[in-house]
Amino acid sequence: MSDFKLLLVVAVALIDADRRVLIAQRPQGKQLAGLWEFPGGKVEPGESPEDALIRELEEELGISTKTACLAPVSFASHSYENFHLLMPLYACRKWQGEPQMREHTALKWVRPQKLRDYPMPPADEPLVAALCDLL
Ligand SMILES: Nc1nc2c([nH]c(=O)n2[C@H]2C[C@H](O)[C@@H](COP(=O)(O)OP(=O)(O)OP(=O)(O)O)O2)c(=O)[nH]1
Ligand SMILES: [Mg+2]
Repeated sequence: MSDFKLLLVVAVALIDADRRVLIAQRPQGKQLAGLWEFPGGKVEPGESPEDALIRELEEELGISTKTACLAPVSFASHSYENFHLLMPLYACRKWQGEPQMREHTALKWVRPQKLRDYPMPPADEPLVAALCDLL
């Protein structure tokens, strides 16, 4: 257990007026490259999960939102080889700006039932089910 590492990552399902969800393809050179993910990233020391997500949305997509626009949906708890991922997933329906591709290889708006057509990290599978229930 001495090398057990718990990693806190926050992620978001941006939901548009047609109830489609934004997924983003992870770039080459990063862990899980090529897989489709919910935008987000690691919570840094001193940050709340919501602050971290607002920062990641700005960095990765160039959009801005507020804590009041972030609603919890579910969370992933998944053991990868080198760490255990704990990842709350928020839903967000209100933001400013148009998502831009700043760090990802591709962005795609997808209907919840179609999410299973896109290979995602293993941690995300239960989250897809939760989103289909929600939407
Ligand atoms: N953002 C995101 N990360 C996910 C998802 N599913 C999943 O297993 N992960 C994992 C991949 C990574 O090990 C970790 C998040 O890493 P990240 O590369 O997005 O972190 P970050 O945005 O802070 O990027 P960096 O500064 O570390 O490069 O969580 C997901 O749906 N979204
Ligand atoms: Mg990220």
